Amino acid sequence: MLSVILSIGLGAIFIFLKKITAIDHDPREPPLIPSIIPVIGHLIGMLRHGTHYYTQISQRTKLPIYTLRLPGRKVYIVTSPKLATLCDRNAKAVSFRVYVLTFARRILVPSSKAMSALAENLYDDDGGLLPQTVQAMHDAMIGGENLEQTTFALLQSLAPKLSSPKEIGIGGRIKMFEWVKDVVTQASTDAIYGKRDNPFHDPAVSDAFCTIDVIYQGHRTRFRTLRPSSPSHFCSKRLPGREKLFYAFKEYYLKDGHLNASPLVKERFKVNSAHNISITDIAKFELGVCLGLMSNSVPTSFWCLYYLYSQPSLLSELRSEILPFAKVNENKERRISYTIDVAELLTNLPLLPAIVKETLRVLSANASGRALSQDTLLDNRYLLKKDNLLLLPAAEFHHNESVWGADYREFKPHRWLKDGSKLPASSFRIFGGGTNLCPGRNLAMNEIMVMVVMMAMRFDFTPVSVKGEWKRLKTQFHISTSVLEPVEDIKVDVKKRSGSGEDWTFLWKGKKLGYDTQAMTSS
Ligand code: HEM
Repeated sequence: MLSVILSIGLGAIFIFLKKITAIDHDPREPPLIPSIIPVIGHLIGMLRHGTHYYTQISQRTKLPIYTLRLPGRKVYIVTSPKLATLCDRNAKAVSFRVYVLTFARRILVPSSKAMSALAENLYDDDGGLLPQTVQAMHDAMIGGENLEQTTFALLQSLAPKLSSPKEIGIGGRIKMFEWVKDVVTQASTDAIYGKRDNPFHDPAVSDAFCTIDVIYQGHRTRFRTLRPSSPSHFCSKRLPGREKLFYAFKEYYLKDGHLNASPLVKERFKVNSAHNISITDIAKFELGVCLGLMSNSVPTSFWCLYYLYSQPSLLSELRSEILPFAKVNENKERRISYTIDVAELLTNLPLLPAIVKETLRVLSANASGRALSQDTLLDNRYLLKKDNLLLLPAAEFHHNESVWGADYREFKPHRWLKDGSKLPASSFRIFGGGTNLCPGRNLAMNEIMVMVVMMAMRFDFTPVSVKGEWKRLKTQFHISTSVLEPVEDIKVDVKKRSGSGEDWTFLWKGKKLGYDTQAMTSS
């Protein structure tokens, strides 16, 4: 009897909750997708499946835009490239900057003074802290002398780490993902923060950074309010990784580490100082840069190497396309060595960016976030209500059969080399879209492409397995990255190539990178 009453009671609550969730949904808003468990059903789905959750719904419904209800707000999910472009064009109403404020408040936890400064004059390029910071980042990273300087610093730091199997790992045996993570973290942070005072030289700081992703997990799902200056209950000082990182960056600024850093850090410091932001807050803002800097370059570099070495025909095609760019030298003992300017390859060898872009396309997992700062009618049709969120999951655009073809799931870099294949707008959004494009995209592309060249020309990778075969790796969604990560690491033996891969010297626009590899290998 009791169980009958209980089930009737639960059923009534269930129906009641379902009704309330549908009540405030305007018919002009994008269609509301029901969930089996009212109120929290979609939240559970998003936490369990990450951006794959949207793919499941999109494949089932085929809708260009739809609504998911989360506790306290709605999220509009855009799947059509046309609507994504319209969102980009409507940057004030469908706002990345308001979304960034929420991120800053929850994840960077600055003082209320710094938070108010961030929220002021959001779209006034001459006045506000946030627009000025964004402008400074673009000026420091997108091209010209500044990008040049940072790329060179990065490659200088990267090159010695890739110079011999001994440098690569004890006896040349490595856990591939762990190794890539370490190399990319050290090289990227040396380039951005300067070799002398880079806080990431302390392994405890690198470890602290890894623990921070847990905080990030909550950020994407717990948007309760978009008011930037209200205190956040979500972030507390009980998160030791973040506190450790903040402390390390405060020390860094107190000892003027930024004076030896990249233009990015120097320019951000100038803007923050002009707005009277304290060193404590500047140190906290640095977490945003670290997340951008490392969370995507690491998995992308890993997958590029994985795809290349597990596909011998692609590896040998790349090697034979690179070779004509190398200058061949022969010494008195008839030992052959090669010198190559990698900068030339980046612009003259389309297969190289194609490999990186295809990796990013196939494994994309980001959902660019926007906050609705006002009611907006998208495409004269869909009402998007103020204070809700909007997500643009990249996989929806990158796995669109009508753009990429029936084989869209497969890794096929040559698809990027087809003549006259101009992509429709918003078909490739791995670096975001519109005015919010990632400022680090050129640095990241340079880093990954050069790493691929340096490894491919000098080393062979053999997986440590019974038959030496590459196993298919399962992937997992990670909330802070735009690229899927492998579920498990893979052990490989790294050996110098025999024959044509003897000695290599790499240059960047005429300047030698890292150690003299010939001297190293003959010692
Ligand atoms: C493969 C590498 C990378 C990928 C896939 C990537 C992707 C993205 C995406 C999707 C966004 C959001 C744009 C939007 O929502 O429209 C973004 C923003 C950002 N990225 Fe990257 N990124 C990468 C590398 C980097 C690097 C190396 C840096 C170096 C500092 C960086 C710094 C940033 C920053 C600071 C923002 C926020 C920009 C703003 O507030 O306007 N990213 N990135």
